[in-house]
Amino acid sequence: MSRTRAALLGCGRYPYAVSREDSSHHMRSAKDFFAPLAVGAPTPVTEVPARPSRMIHFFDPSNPKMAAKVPDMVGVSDVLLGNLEDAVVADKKEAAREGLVTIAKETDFGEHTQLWTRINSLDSPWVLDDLTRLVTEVGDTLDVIMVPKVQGPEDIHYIDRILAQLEAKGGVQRPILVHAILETARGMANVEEIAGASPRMQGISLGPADLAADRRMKTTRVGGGHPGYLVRQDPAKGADGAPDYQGERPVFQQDLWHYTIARMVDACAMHGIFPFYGPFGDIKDTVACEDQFRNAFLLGCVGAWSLHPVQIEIAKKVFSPSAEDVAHARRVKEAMPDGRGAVMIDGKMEDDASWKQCMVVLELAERLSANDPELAKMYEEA
Ligand SMILES: CC(=O)SCCNC(=O)CCNC(=O)[C@H](O)C(C)(C)COP(=O)(O)OP(=O)(O)OC[C@H]1O[C@@H](n2cnc3c(N)ncnc32)[C@H](O)[C@@H]1OP(=O)(O)O
Ligand SMILES: O=CC(=O)O
Ligand SMILES: [Mg+2]
Repeated sequence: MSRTRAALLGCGRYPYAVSREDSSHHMRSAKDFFAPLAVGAPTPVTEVPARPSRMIHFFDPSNPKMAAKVPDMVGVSDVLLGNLEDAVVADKKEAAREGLVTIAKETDFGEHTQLWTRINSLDSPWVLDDLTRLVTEVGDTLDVIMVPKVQGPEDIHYIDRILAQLEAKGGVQRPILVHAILETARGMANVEEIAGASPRMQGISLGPADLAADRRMKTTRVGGGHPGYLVRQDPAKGADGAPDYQGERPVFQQDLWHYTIARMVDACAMHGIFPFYGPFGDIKDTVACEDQFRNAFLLGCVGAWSLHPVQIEIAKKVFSPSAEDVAHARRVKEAMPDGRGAVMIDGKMEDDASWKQCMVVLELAERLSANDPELAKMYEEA
């Protein structure tokens, strides 16, 4: 039950709702924002490192077959995420946590692959042990902790403080970053404040499955579109000039997630953190998965989740700029080296603003190809 619903009913684990106004009382002053929250904790970052994160590949550390595949996925996936939350059943929670500790200790993740985890939700009986065990045992190996079902900035403040305490206890040298999943209506309403709640905030993912349930959408899927969510072309005129309601009328399926992703992207961009599309559950529908990922990429997302090895390649393809776009961006840069003025290229006007878009594409291409010789070659030949 969401905090708001619990508050309305006057029952449940949450005896009161924390309003936006209440949450502002917890804000630190600008001067304190980048100070550690516990004595001995590492200093927070002032800028989120822009590491390639085109796919966040989920594995269940309690599943021996999946766990065994992790070492071979280093260098293949930008991010490997040991999932402890949904999809791991209650009696496997401890095995998953311990499995992840072992994997973190025994695997060399190299320079290019990050290790993340998704902890259990803040109202679960497992989360405190997830944090305590992981941060004190393998805190220096963990790059990012993904927090599910974030409702508001107060959830991030809670995690922020406890991470600082545990980092200090475990002697962790660099701050562990935090990634929120946007999967409740209340979290959605608070997305801007969540994005700016802590210097640890690395990014936000759309969680379409839980969000759909929490919003009481009438879908039964994990992400992606729905054939019922459509617009229909107006009827053509019949012989008598009146609309022919019986005639053929093409329909166009719409993107259920457009508003949510666009708002999440703005919140993230505003706070200098990274937006991600989340899961696409129809593993066999690689075509629609690619479409959904590309919509997110075009709107500003830097990556998506991969639930099955087949989705890693899709994300790599989609979230790396195309050779064509890189070639075009280079032409614009050559024509306007300092990004000022207006020129015509292939019949189209380019100016300061399209130059800036081209810089986004070129910077991303450069960053990605620094880790990926194949991509570097593709861009070189573009
Ligand atoms: C809404 C949300 O919260 S989404 C996030 C939570 N959900 C998840 O994390 C799900 C993660 N993925 C999975 O559990 C699985 O991929 C499933 C259940 C979707 C499909 O699993 P399977 O039916 O076993 O898939 P499939 O038979 O195609 O697997 C082929 C091989 O890839 C392996 N594999 C499947 N998924 C993964 C994965 N995520 N990571 C590593 N290996 C995997 C399988 O173990 C199998 O190995 P094998 O060839 O040695 O037998
Ligand atoms: O956790 C992800 C979701 O879609 O729910
Ligand atoms: Mg979820």
